[in-house]
Amino acid sequence: MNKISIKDLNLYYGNGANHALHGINLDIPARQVTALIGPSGCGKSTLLRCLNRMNDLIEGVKIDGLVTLDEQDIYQNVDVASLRIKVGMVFQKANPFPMSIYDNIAYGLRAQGVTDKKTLNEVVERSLRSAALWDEVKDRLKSPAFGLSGGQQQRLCIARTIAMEPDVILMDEPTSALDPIATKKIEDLIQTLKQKYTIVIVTHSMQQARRISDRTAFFLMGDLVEHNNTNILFSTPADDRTRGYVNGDFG
Ligand SMILES: Nc1ncnc2c1ncn2[C@@H]1O[C@H](COP(=O)(O)OP(=O)(O)OP(=O)(O)O)[C@@H](O)[C@H]1O
Repeated sequence: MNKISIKDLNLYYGNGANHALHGINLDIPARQVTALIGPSGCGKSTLLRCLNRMNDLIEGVKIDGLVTLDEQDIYQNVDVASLRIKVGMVFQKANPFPMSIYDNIAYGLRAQGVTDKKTLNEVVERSLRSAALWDEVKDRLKSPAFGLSGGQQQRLCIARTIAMEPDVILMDEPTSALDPIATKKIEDLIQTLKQKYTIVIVTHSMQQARRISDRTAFFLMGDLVEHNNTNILFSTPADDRTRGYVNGDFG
């Protein structure tokens, strides 16, 4: 089943000056990991941001085409705040709030008016467990989140997203600032999370796409060149441009 469907999507920056996405068509299946790859500036992050309407925040952006979540058009009659809860996002650089580990996770629920201590405690523990961070932080929940390592901070941000019970988690190069050990932990976590969530990840690393994604989409200068099962896309790409990229001829 497709969780997200993208049809004939065009995006222009600068009131039409830069046509950044050219008629993109892509289906994103539920509870799988879809990787978006391609050289710098090809439009991967732009497409990712279309999926929870983060591009709305950029002045001069124009979008046409259709993006559906559970077959509902996310650009029509949708409450954007609710959409961004359903479609959570994790960024390249971990961005914990300047507060305790506990308060980072409880923040979103409290903003929705949840004050019951028991409920908050349960959600904090469940979210930290789901993000494979509980054992490392359970004795210092009241300590500042900035005291965590970079990898722990990124898992905290994933836990914070999970606490809001999203359906989809968008990740924009979530490990590019991390060392190989912290990267491995996040990659393992992504494999666990996909049992429950639909994950779309932008990555510069073809090795990472191969390791963790079920499907891969290759972009070049605003075009979606090819998308397929990850093994097929890397082993027998249909398009010469994909073959050149995955062989390392350019990038
Ligand atoms: N906020 C913005 N305002 C104007 N143009 C933008 C903005 N963000 C991206 N662009 C342009 O859109 C095009 C695609 O950029 P995008 O960041 O989506 O590519 P990318 O594949 O994610 O690149 P990278 O891997 O370097 O992050 C580029 O031409 C870029 O300059």
